[in-house]
Amino acid sequence: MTQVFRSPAGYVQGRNVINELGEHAADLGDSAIVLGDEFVLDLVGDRVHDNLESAGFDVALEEFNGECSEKEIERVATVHEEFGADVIVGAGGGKAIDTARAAREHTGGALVSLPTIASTDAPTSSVAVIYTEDGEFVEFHVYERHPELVIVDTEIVAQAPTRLFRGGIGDALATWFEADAAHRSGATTIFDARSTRTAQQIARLAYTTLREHGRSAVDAVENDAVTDSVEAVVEANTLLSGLGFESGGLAAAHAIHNGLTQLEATHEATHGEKVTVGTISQLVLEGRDDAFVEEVAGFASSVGLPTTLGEIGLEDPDPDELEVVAEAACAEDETIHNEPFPVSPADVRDAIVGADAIGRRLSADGGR
Ligand SMILES: NC(=O)c1ccc[n+]([C@@H]2O[C@H](COP(=O)([O-])OP(=O)(O)OC[C@H]3O[C@@H](n4cnc5c(N)ncnc54)[C@H](O)[C@@H]3O)[C@@H](O)[C@H]2O)c1
Ligand SMILES: [Zn+2]
Repeated sequence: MTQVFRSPAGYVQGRNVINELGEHAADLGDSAIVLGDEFVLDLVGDRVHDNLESAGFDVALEEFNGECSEKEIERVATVHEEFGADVIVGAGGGKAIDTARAAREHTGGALVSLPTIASTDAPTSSVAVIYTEDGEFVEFHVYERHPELVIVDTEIVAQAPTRLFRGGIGDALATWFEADAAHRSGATTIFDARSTRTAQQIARLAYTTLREHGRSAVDAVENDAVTDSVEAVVEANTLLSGLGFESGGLAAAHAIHNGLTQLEATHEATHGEKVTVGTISQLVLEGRDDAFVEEVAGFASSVGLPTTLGEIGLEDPDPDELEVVAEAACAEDETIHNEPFPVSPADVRDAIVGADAIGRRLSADGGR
């Protein structure tokens, strides 16, 4: 069967690379619109503006309203069109980048991702996650094109709240387990094709990088420091996890995350925090041996990620609530069916319960 690997055209990462944006974007055009929310424009707007201008771009900064909704996408596309920009720069978190990506689909031109946090796979992907104006999930859009350029300034990322960095680790921790499950079952990726050996190794490298550098990277980011381990983990969270999920495939962990989002009580937990619970549940579902599950859960806990339902807002879930999660995780088009065996809602419910019990035992033991 056909195998497909796709990716952004360029990726630039390092301390102060925001000052090289114009240089790396030079062949993408000569006018640019920069989309970021009020906080992000305050943080980087002037630097981005001046840098692009000195590289010969006409530049406009546009404030993002905070939600990747159809209405906001259309508004941004109109601003983009009126300005006649060749390039749109999506600056900030996943929502601003997704909105820039969706807007350029209407208008054409190049997309530059400028993440200011290492929290999700959005910077490198071809996917936008669309919400209502009130923040309810609507759908995923998969576009033909990837960003032309991804530029990640690690000094900015290291100064952002550590919880967002930890969330990125949680999201990236799932990548290898999901890509591996999808590969073993012969499932297709979001490109409707089999994955490549390249994508499998990228997903695996995300995992080994986190295991080798995750703890010290979190320690450093807690102190706003950029160490080589921080560079390694930013790359794992952003590039390796981003390429790994798209070209490698998803499986149970993200489906269980999607199920968990059905319960209002989990809404305070970040994407990566819920994905972590999904990952440990996937390992239990797959019947991995105790030592391995405990090792992964112990790592998650050591970087400050949740391993119990209580830590993501579900202190004492009643059986009906877990039923809702399990049913949603097993919806017909969910990636849980990329596991190499049939999965039923009862299996998922009990895997979540089993994973939670392991997490609670480990924290009671303090033996992590
Ligand atoms: N497209 C994809 O492939 C993909 C993948 C995963 C998640 N997502 C989407 O990404 C979104 C979640 O993204 P997110 O977790 O990055 O957050 P977000 O975009 O929801 O919000 C980011 C928040 O962090 C703030 N912020 C940004 N940089 C900061 C900094 N340096 N310091 C302090 N605060 C800063 C922003 O002002 C904003 O309030 C969801 O909509 C999710 O569906 C998309
Ligand atoms: Zn994710």
